[in-house]
Formats: sequence, structure tokens, C-alpha cells
Amino acid sequence: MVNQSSNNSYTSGDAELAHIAVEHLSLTIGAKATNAILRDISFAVECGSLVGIVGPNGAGKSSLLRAIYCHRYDQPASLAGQVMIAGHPVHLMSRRERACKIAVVLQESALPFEVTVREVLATGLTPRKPLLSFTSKDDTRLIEGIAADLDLTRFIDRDFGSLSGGEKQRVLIARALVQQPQILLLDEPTNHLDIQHQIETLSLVRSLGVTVLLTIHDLNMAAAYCDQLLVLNKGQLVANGEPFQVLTSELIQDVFQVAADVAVIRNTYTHERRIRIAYDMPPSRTIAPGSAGERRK
Ligand SMILES: Nc1ncnc2c1ncn2[C@@H]1O[C@H](COP(=O)(O)OP(=O)(O)OP(=O)(O)O)[C@@H](O)[C@H]1O
Repeated sequence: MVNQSSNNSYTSGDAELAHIAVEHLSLTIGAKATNAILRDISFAVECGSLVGIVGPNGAGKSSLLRAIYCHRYDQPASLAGQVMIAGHPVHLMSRRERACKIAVVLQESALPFEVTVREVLATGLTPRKPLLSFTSKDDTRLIEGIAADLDLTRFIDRDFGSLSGGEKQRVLIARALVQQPQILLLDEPTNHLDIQHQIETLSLVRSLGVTVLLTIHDLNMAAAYCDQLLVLNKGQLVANGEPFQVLTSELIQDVFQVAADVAVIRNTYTHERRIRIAYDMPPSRTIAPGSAGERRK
């Protein structure tokens, strides 16, 4: 185990105070018990925190987000342990109750092509409205305000299918905000976004005052915006804490197999502690003639 993982270290008192408390969560997909994707994960998240889940490809980050909102798998899956939201077990909530509390943006959220951005955003109202009810003036104000916050006003009457990957990503985040959730689960929300929109999106979700759990690959962005980081490796929680506590050179080497210099810096004005990571790039490998890489050329 790397670093000071606080896995399983919080007490039941913390769990009661926590907005989200994940308790001994394990997930296995498929018939074999050896296909464990999450192994005995426990952590607590305070109300209003922005929590980043980081780790290498296949570590279990998206699976952890799915487990938190009780995603249904189309093959045998066994989920042990439980997730509590403000002291209530998520698996006992109805779908509507869950949708009023938790909004989710997955990487592969699919939508029909021939719907406008406005129509996509309006689907975010569904959990809170009776079936077949009209969009009120307040609803329209909410939708247009959130579209403006996410720099989507000029696309609002365009077909969703005609947008670029980054524009679609912003629409899906906006739809989640229209849901007005207490908890926002975002799977790689900065994927596809240029640096300006990455900064704007993370600043926006940070300013909302809702509890946010997001998966993210860019450790510098994670360090800059997250209050708490969870580091997953091979389905286990190997570190949990504030970014400057968690993201050490040793952890990055151990978990990502990359050498990195980690500098702790302080903002001159606010004196807030921040970290900045610089990766050491190994010299490029030369491909021997006749090797698989050379034959592909
Ligand atoms: N439905 C499924 N059936 C079988 N295996 C699955 C399923 N979903 C996920 N897995 C496996 O579980 C492991 C964790 O997957 P997950 O998508 O959670 O990783 P991740 O950390 O989000 O990865 P990435 O950074 O590549 O998005 C992977 O090995 C993946 O192949």
C-alpha cells in the first residue's frame, strides 16, 4: 500500500457526518470471484467537497462512480458493502429519489442525434416534474442560465448531434446541473475539453456548493481543483487525502510508474498550499528494424 491510505480508517461517527460514506465496497463482475473490480473500499466525503478519483487505466475509477449510484449491469455482478448519502443507504432509494439527489455524467452517455441542445437540457428537469408537464418560465430561465454558465448559449437551438466532442461534453454537464442535484458524479468531465473549458468547467463545478465526485487523469488539474483525492490502483483505494498529502513522487512512481518532481508551492496572496507536478520523460525508445512496431510502418 502506498502513502497514508485512510482506507477503512474513518469511524462510524465520521460516516454520520459525511455527505457520502462508502463502506467496504467490493464489486465483482462475471461469474468468477477473481474478477474483483473494486476491493473493500471505504471513504467519507464532506458535504460540498470536490473529490477527484485518480489512478491508472483500468484501476476501477468509473466502476467506483457507477457503484455509488447503484448502476445496473447487464451481466452477473455482485456488489458488497454500502453507500450512504446523508446517512441513508443509496440502494434503498427509489430511482426517482436517487435522480433527485444524484446527477451522473458518464463517458459514454448516448443521446439521439435529432434533438436540440435545449431539449437535451430539458430532460434534466424530468426527475422533479410530473410526467408530461410543460416547461415553465422558471424552467426556461434555469436552462438558459446554466447554458450561459457553460458557454452554450450560441448552440442552444442546434442539433446535439452536430456539436463537437467538447461541446457535447459541456451540454451533458449542463443537463446534470439542470437536475439541481445534491451530488454530481462526473466521469472524466474534462476529457475532450480545451484548456480554457477545462478550467471553466472545474471552476464552475467547484463554485456550485454541491458535493462532486469526478474521475480525472490530469494530476495537476486534480491538485489545483480538488479538496480531496482518492487514488485507486488495481481496484484498491491506496491513498485518500488532500492533494498535497497524497500526490507525492513516491506515490506517482508506485501507482503510475512514472518519475515525477512534485513541488509544494504557496499562493503569494492567499498562502494556500498547491502542488505542481513535472514528469520526467524517459528518452524515446528506438525501434529495432524487423520489430512489430517497424513492420507496422
Ligand atoms: N461490465 C464489465 N465487465 C467486465 N469487466 C469490466 C466491466 N466494467 C469494467 N470492467 C473492468 O474493470 C476494470 C476497471 O474498469 P474501469 O472502467 O472502472 O477503470 P477506470 O479506472 O475507469 O479506467 P480508465 O482510466 O481506462 O477509464 C477494468 O479492467 C475493466 O476492464
